[in-house]
Amino acid sequence: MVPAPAGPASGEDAGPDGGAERGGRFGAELRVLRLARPYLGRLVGAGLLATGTELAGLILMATATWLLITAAGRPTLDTLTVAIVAVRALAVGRGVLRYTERLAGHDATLRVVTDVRAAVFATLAAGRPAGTTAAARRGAPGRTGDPHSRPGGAADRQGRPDGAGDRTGDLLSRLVSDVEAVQDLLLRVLVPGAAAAAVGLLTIGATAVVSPAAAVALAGGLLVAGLVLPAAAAGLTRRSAGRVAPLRGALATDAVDLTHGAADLAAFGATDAALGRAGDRARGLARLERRLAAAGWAVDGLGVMVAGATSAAVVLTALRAGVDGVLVGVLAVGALAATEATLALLGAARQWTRSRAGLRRVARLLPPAGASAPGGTSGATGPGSAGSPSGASGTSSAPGANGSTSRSGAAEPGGAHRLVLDEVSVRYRAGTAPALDRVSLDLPPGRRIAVVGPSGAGKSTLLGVLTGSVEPDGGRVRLDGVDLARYPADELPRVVGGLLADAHVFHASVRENLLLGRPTATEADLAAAAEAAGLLDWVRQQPAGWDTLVGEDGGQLSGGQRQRLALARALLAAPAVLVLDEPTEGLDPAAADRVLTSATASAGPGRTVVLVTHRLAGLDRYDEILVLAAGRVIRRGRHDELIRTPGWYRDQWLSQTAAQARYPVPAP
Ligand SMILES: Nc1ncnc2c1ncn2[C@@H]1O[C@H](COP(=O)(O)OP(=O)(O)OP(=O)(O)O)[C@@H](O)[C@H]1O
Repeated sequence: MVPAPAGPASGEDAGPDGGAERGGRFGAELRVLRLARPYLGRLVGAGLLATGTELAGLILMATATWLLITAAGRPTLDTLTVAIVAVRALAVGRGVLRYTERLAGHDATLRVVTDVRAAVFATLAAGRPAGTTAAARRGAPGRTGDPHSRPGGAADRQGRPDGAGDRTGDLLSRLVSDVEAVQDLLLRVLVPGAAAAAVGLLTIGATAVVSPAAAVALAGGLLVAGLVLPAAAAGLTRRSAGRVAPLRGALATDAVDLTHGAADLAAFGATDAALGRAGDRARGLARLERRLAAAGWAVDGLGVMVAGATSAAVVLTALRAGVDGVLVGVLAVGALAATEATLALLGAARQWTRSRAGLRRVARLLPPAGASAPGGTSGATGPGSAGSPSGASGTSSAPGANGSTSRSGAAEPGGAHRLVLDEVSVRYRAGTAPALDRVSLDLPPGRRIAVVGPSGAGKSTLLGVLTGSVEPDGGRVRLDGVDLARYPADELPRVVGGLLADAHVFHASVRENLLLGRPTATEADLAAAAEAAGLLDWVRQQPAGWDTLVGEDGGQLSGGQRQRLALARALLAAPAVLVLDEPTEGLDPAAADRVLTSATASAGPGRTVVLVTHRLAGLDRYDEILVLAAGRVIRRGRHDELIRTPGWYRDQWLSQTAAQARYPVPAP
């Protein structure tokens, strides 16, 4: 089922990891606002313009009031003229100020949002959500940026306790709206909030000059309008999010299930029942929303009453203090206008409450303070892609990135990197058996390791640990002596990467899909990679050649062609440590063995290769084979050693060679 797009189940409670809360109660906001630092001047400018707009409105009302009251006493024309000109100037000025404030605010905000998007995207592309805890990292979308890619596929992407499986569309649209929450935080919360606070304080100050007692009355009203009511509005919004969001999520699930599953529902005669359930849910949601909206309007109504009461209190205290009648009128209208301006905080509080869950999710995808900022990405998504063309590599250096990577965007082959796993354990959920149980592995440059074992043994999890998309619960993973979690996010994919499970094929041409692996690859490079992956003959047969479109998710390719394309892209990316998760899945045994041999050979002698495979042919060329079962290494050694001793590996080998020789497989 699809969890709610917002609300408690989707992060209002920040999940079990409390990821963003590590920076305190406002950790998520602070982490997001760090990216706003370069635009602080522009944001302050927008805040000043917003304050100016509110002040212009307030002074306009006060001046107009003064004008009306004074005009009744028939003052000299000069006096009236000044006030009339002031009213006109303020009326025009307010419009101009509002316009420039909107321009400046949006300009600054869109710049910040662009940076946030780039940072989030770079983290996703790296398959390593920055600054998150184990649960959230485990659920990170894979290196391809495809939220379905594993490990972590369906679980706990947002660090939620239940880890229910999300749909790709839900995740993507949630991610987009989460980033927009940053825009709301700046434009609808901080800028208007700061302006309302400034106008309130200035009005209290100005009132105090005329009558300190009236200023106290005004301050009381503004406190209620600016603190008590916004707190109530925020509380109501929180409640609403907590109760409405899960229902909305369920309704969205109904809509998707009813649409996608229409044929199956009809086939099983279950359409009416499903429609009935969805209808009940929709009606329940409507009832709840009506109740909550009524409560919200009650708070708004209270705001109007507070504005009136504040103005009345100011009038009474000013009269009692013997303030001149005209000024009392001006104070009354000024108090009304100031309270109304302060009531903007109601909207800001509601918006903030609504945005917090999204902000927390975004904050988890931003690099923590002092870490390498993965930002600045401009569209690279694949393994080995250019993570940060802007060079925003953050504050830390790239430890150990000794020559295998380049800022040009091309992942250059070679480079000597050592990856070491020390007693690494992974447990996806508390209370379940570990997916990896104290696995140790040394991968010096050039080493070739094959990982085999029955389904569910933990092979993909091991690759996830190597690529940094699954964070271990125990043990250490070090790349060139540096803890993998601290390795710069934009460097890692170019050092460790390759073909992960369920690699995404983009709705683009063969060439574009391949160039994702290495944007600077020449046609000869493409041909070499395609050849090694066994795709070249097919490409040459296509009328459009390299420009053949592959369809959405490679839908216009066969399963085998799709797999070869993904493999060719991984080979082209050529990271120093090449991981290959079932590169021959979907190929017939003979083709699988051919492709495996050529792919391994094309990696060259200096590159480390970690291969997960069900096919055992060709593994005699590997330095070590790990046999995994239930997360543990049950055997390890070279091919010839393993086939000499009884066990899973020998059984598999015998059965595969027998099947290949077209002999009946002996019964166990
Ligand atoms: N994202 C996840 N959330 C929860 N459990 C998971 C997740 N990914 C894998 N697991 C569990 O971890 C264990 C190891 O899974 P993994 O995918 O690593 O096995 P595998 O050896 O690659 O299997 P296969 O050969 O079928 O691909 C399995 O029991 C699986 O159910």
